Amino acid sequence: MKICVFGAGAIGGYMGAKLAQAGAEVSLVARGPHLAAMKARGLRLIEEETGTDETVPVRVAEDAAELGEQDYVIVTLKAHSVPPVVGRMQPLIGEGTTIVSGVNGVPWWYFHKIGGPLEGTRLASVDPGDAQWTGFGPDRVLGCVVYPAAEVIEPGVVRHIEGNRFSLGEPDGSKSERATRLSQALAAAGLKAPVRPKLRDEIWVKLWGNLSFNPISALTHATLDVLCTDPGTRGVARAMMLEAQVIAEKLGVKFPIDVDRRIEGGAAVGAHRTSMLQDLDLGRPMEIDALVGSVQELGRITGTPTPAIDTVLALVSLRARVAGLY
Ligand SMILES: NC(=O)C1=CN([C@@H]2O[C@H](COP(=O)(O)OP(=O)(O)OC[C@H]3O[C@@H](n4cnc5c(N)ncnc54)[C@H](OP(=O)(O)O)[C@@H]3O)[C@@H](O)[C@H]2O)C=CC1
Ligand SMILES: CC(C)(CO)C(=O)C(=O)O
Repeated sequence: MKICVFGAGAIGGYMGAKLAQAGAEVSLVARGPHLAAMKARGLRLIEEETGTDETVPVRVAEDAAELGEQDYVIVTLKAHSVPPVVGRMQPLIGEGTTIVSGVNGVPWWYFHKIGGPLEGTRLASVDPGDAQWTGFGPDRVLGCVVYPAAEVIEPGVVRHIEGNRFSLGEPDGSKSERATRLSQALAAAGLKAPVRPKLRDEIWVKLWGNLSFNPISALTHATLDVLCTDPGTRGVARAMMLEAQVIAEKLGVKFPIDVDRRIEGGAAVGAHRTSMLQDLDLGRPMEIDALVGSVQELGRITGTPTPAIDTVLALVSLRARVAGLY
């Protein structure tokens, strides 16, 4: 079974290293100094939870054409990096290839096989010009919610902080053979990869946090524990999450917890600088469209007012534009 991880940075590097350690036939697509370091020395994975530090030989490439057709292509790019590289990914894709979308935010395939009047709706915020819808085709897609926290601390070195769950789910909720096979391969690599019948419910619980905590942290430079307990920012996060809840429930989502519990979960993470704040600090493009703009777009599609989301989106977009990152 051939697996390619496309965009093997923090999350893809972690997943790729675990698969390689378990003997899977895995290759990684990366670029720049990180690619060069992995080529020269292998991928060093430091796992904080277990205290392990191992350098894993990995097959890496910049050009997908070197790797050929795959059974699974696991996309672990930042959301905005995917549409421009759909063309370059084509050599990896054959008739039986499954594309696993391991990207935060509302996925571009959200309305595929959802049923009802919105079936097949495309999302311009995450898939401008329908690049993924037409270039991959939604039938190839297996959804994935990424829970681990990891970072590239220097080229060729991934630090895994915590978590090992990659929930998988078919857009139609079925327990397909392709989902089961990948789940087994990830489990053999020591990762948790349950196949979920209602992945969209999980997407929204994760998104609740990313939608609100990430832009608020980028605007205030506060860590999660602070922004989730400060009465003012907690109120802003709560308002955004309640708007998102109305949208999601109109789309058939059932939340297993309420917003206050989700915010308490964020606070419990501690003095974490969200990925959007890290991107701003490091001068990297920010995932604003996938995490915030996409929910605003869903608000428009479902006829739901989103005043709090609109306000924070306007502020964080301008903050990012002023920094040249959006
Ligand atoms: N890191 C985390 O803890 C978590 C991340 N996520 C989500 O997972 C996804 C991936 O995030 P993360 O791993 O942090 O991101 P990273 O930026 O660490 O990884 C993406 C990698 O893809 C590379 N890349 C970008 N474009 C190309 C290209 N055209 N060809 C080859 N390589 C390319 C990047 O290189 P370069 O650096 O040069 O741009 C980078 O190494 C995001 O959606 C994120 O929100 C979800 C949960 C936690
Ligand atoms: C904020 C957090 C921890 C979850 O909402 C996250 O996923 C991020 O930093 O991007």
